[in-house]
Amino acid sequence: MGSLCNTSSPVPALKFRGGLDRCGDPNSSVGSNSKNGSVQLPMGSFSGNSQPKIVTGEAGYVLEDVPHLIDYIPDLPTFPNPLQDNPAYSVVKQYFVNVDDTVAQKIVVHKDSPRGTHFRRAGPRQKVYFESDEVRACIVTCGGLCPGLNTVIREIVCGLHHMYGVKKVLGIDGGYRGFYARNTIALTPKTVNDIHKRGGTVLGTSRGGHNTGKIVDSIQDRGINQVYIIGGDGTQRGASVIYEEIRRRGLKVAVAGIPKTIDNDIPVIDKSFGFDTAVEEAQRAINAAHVESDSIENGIGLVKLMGRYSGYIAMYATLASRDVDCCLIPESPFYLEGAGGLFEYIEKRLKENGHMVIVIAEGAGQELLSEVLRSSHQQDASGNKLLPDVGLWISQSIKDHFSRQKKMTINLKYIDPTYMIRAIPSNASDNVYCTLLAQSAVHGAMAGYTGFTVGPVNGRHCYIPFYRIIEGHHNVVITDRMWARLLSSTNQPSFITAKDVIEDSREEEEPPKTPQTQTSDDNPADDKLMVNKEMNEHAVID
Ligand SMILES: Nc1ncnc2c1ncn2[C@@H]1O[C@H](COP(=O)(O)OP(=O)(O)OP(=O)(O)O)[C@@H](O)[C@H]1O
Ligand SMILES: O=P(O)(O)OC[C@H]1O[C@](O)(CO)[C@@H](O)[C@@H]1O
Ligand SMILES: [Mg+2]
Repeated sequence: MGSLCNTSSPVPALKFRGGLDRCGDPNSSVGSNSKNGSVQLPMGSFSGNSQPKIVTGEAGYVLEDVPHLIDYIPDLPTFPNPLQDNPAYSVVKQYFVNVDDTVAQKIVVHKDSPRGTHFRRAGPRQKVYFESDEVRACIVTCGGLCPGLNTVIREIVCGLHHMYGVKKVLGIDGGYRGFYARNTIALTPKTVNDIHKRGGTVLGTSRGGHNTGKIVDSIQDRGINQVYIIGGDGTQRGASVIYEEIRRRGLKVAVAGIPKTIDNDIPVIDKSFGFDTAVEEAQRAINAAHVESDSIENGIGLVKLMGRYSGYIAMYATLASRDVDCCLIPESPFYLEGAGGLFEYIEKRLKENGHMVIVIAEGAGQELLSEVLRSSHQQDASGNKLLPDVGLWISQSIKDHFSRQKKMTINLKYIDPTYMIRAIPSNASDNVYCTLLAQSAVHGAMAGYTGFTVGPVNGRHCYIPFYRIIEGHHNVVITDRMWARLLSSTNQPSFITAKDVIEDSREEEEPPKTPQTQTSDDNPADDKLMVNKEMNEHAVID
C-alpha cells in the first residue's frame, strides 16, 4: 500500500495547511524521523488552539486529519498493539488498518471531479501510544436520551478490557457536571454485561453544567488519560473545548467523541445510532393513528415525532409506514389556508379516503406558531431554544378550521409518542452499529489520536475532527430524491412552487480550505438546485 508520505504513492505531493510540514499520520512508518517510527515535531510548533490538520495531495485530494498526542507532546514512546497477540486478531494481517487508509467523503464523482475531502480510517493500528496498565479511561453521556447509549458504554468498557487489557474505566455520573459535582462509577465487563438490554444510560445524563476548567481539573486530578464523550452536537462542542484545554495544559489525554442524537442531525456521518430504533418505534404510534382514524368517519390521526431542527425521524417513519398521508418537517415550510394549503389537502383526502394520517416533526411550522404565539425565548439548561408544542397547535388549528367551515365534521386523535421512541433499548442493527462506534473510538484513543469524533462515512468508520462535526446541523435536503420519494408516497402537496427553487450558479467547488457542510450524495440535480434561501432559512440553526 502507498503511504501518504511516500513519493511513490498515488498521492505524492502532500502539503499541510495546518501549519505543519510533515507526514499526516504519526503512526506512519514512512517519512518518520525517529527510531521507533513516530514523527517528532519541533517543540512548540503547535501551541495554543489547534489548527485544522489538512493534507493535500494530487488531483484535489484533501485529508482533513485529526490531532494526535504527539502534535503537542513529542517523543512519546509507542508500544506494539496487544491485539497482535490476541487470537481473534493476530491471524489475519488485514484486521489492522493501514495507517495511511483514508475514506472519501464524496463518492458520487465525475470523470474530472477533484478527489475531494477524506477522513482517516478508523480501526486498530500496529502501534499504540498507551500501555494497558497505564490507561485510566472515563466515559460520560450528555444531552437527551437515545437508544443505544448503554450499548456504547458497554462496548467501550469491554473493548478496552478484552482488546487492550485495560482494567481501569470510570463512569462519570450525570453528564458533564458529574466530572466535578458527582461521584464516579467503576465500570467492568461484569458490571456492564447486561446494560445494552436497557433503555436510557446507566451513567445518567444532563444538559448544561459544562465548566471546562473544572472538568479538566477533575480529569487531571483523577489521573484520567482517555476520555470518551457520548453526546449530540452540544456535547461534541463541549468535547472540543475540553480537548483544547487539555492540549493547552500539555496533558497526555486522548479525547474521543461518540456522536449521539436521535434526530440524526449530526453532519458528515452517515447516520447516528438510535435513529433506526426510533423510526421503528414510531411505527407503533403511526399504526395506532391509522387504526383510530380508519375506524371513524373523517378520522384524522396526528402523530408528533422528535426533530428539533431536522425532520429525519418524521421522514423515515413516514416512508417506512406507507399509511401516512402528510409529513411536515422543519426543512419544508408549509401553510394552512388557501389553494395548495394544508386545510385544502385534508378536505380532499378525507373526501377521497374518509380518513388520513399526519406526521409532524416537533420543529415543523415554528414560523407559523410564532405568528400566533408570542415567542417566549425560553431555553433549556444547554441554551437550546424550547419550542412551543406544534402538535397541540396544529390539532387545534385543524379542529377550529373545520368547525368554522361547517362543511365537514372531523374526528382528530392526537398521539404524542415523543419520549417513548427514545427511552427504549436499541434494536439489533443499532446494537451492531454502537459496537463498531465504541470499538473504533477505543482503537483511535489507544493509537494516540485525540480531538476526534468517530463515525461512518459512506459505510466506513472514520476519525473526524471536531470542527467538522460541530459546524452546523445535518438537515433533510428537500431537493434530494429522498424528499421526492416521500412526496410521491404520501401524495401531499410540496408547498413549494418552481419559483421557490432557484438554480445554484456556484462554480465547481475547490477542495475545501475551511470546514464545510456535507451535501447529499443522492441529489439528482447533483447539488445544482437549492431551495430559495429565504424559504429554508429557518433550517439553518444557531
Ligand atoms: N458550546 C458549548 N460549549 C461547551 N459545552 C457545551 C456547548 N454546547 C453544549 N454544551 C454542553 O453539552 C452538553 C449537552 O448539550 P445539549 O443539551 O445541547 O445536548 P446534545 O449533546 O446536543 O444532545 P441532544 O441535543 O441530541 O440531546 C451540556 O452539558 C451542555 O452544557
Ligand atoms: O426534553 P429534553 O430531554 O430536553 O429533550 C428534547 C429534545 O431532545 C431531542 O431528542 C434531541 O435533541 C430533540 O428532538 C428534542 O427537542
Ligand atoms: Mg443537540
